[in-house]
Amino acid sequence: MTPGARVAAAITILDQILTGVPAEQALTGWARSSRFAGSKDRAAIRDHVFDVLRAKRSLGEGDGRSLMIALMRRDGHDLAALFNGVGHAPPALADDECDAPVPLDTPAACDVPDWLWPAWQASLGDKAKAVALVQQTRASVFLRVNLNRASRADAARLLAADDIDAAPVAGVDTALRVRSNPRRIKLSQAYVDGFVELQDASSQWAIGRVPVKPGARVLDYCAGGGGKALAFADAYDAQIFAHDINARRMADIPARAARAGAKVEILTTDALQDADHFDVVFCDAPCSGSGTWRRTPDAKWRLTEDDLDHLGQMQKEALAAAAALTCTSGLLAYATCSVLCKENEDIVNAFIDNDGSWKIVSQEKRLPDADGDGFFICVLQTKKTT
Ligand SMILES: C[S@@+](CC[C@H](N)C(=O)[O-])C[C@H]1O[C@@H](n2cnc3c(N)ncnc32)[C@H](O)[C@@H]1O
Repeated sequence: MTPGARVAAAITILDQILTGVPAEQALTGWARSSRFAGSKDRAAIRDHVFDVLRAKRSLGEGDGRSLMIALMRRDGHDLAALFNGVGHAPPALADDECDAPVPLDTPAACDVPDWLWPAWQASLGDKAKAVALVQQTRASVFLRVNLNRASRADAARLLAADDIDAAPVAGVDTALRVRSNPRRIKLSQAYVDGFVELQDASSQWAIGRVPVKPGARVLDYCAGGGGKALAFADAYDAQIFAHDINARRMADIPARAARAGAKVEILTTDALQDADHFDVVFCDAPCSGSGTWRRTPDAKWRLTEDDLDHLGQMQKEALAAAAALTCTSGLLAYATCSVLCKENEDIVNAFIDNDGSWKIVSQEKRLPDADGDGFFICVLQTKKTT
């Protein structure tokens, strides 16, 4: 496909997304009905679509065509070469499409919804604008090296044999940043043999914030696909358990654990009721994902105030349930991939206010940057232990 034809395809897909079709669904649907497109075409079109979604507001919030014109203009492309009606390229620009963009107020320029801007500012203070601007950019792909299988340097060498360039991330001993060919990872020998797993560097960092003693019983509560459980299993000589209120979300854990050579015991809601208490409970609560909006930009635009309130309720319930599963001398970790205080500090403070037997051991927040997504983690323990 020509560059212009790729732009035309992105316009078609964006118009679908703007009617409410989820981005992944629109991309997959287009790929299925466009067998002529090769993998490089699909990747380039996907990049166009996601670049627009990250910056939909600052690009003018028009239809697919006006958004793509604004993106190509912002990124310094030759509009006449892309929009010329030749072959499958979109038609040439009309006179009114050649107008210079109008200056924007701060929330619009930062691609943050107006309703969210006050909470965004309150949460991030003088970093509010900078963090929002980071979310307009593409995030790197990160790998977690299974140090039981290989050193980080050996894993990087193995990836290089499959033409994947990956470099260490400073401050996170297990993390590699993929610098070339990220789409080949799942076919690479290093991945197939369980030397590496896809996981953001900030999630890996969070695992290191929770001290786990040898032999400890560790529960990944809110386990989803088990990314945290697997990271605990690789990092510590401990008994690892996984639970999610939605059992189907844990379906991939056995295969992932087998690939990593890790043991993770899955606990259904019934099994959890009969289980002994745990030395560590990691509550990776459902959240807005506001620290990961580079990867899921349409989630930013779909989020509503009601959603945030509803998530707050779920977060409170999940934290209280996780606390009830933690043994008296144990550690309770509350984590989200959100940067909003409402989902982090406010939830922890409400929990402590409600149950005076808990105290904070440590609390840290990573903001999204070149080294990973945004992430919040608070480790608590009962006062009874001191
Ligand atoms: C942020 S995701 C977990 C991501 C996962 N830990 C990972 O690393 O891929 C939150 C998960 O919490 C689950 N969940 C929500 N409320 C829950 C509750 N009260 N108890 C257990 N799981 C819950 C959801 O089904 C969802 O899979």
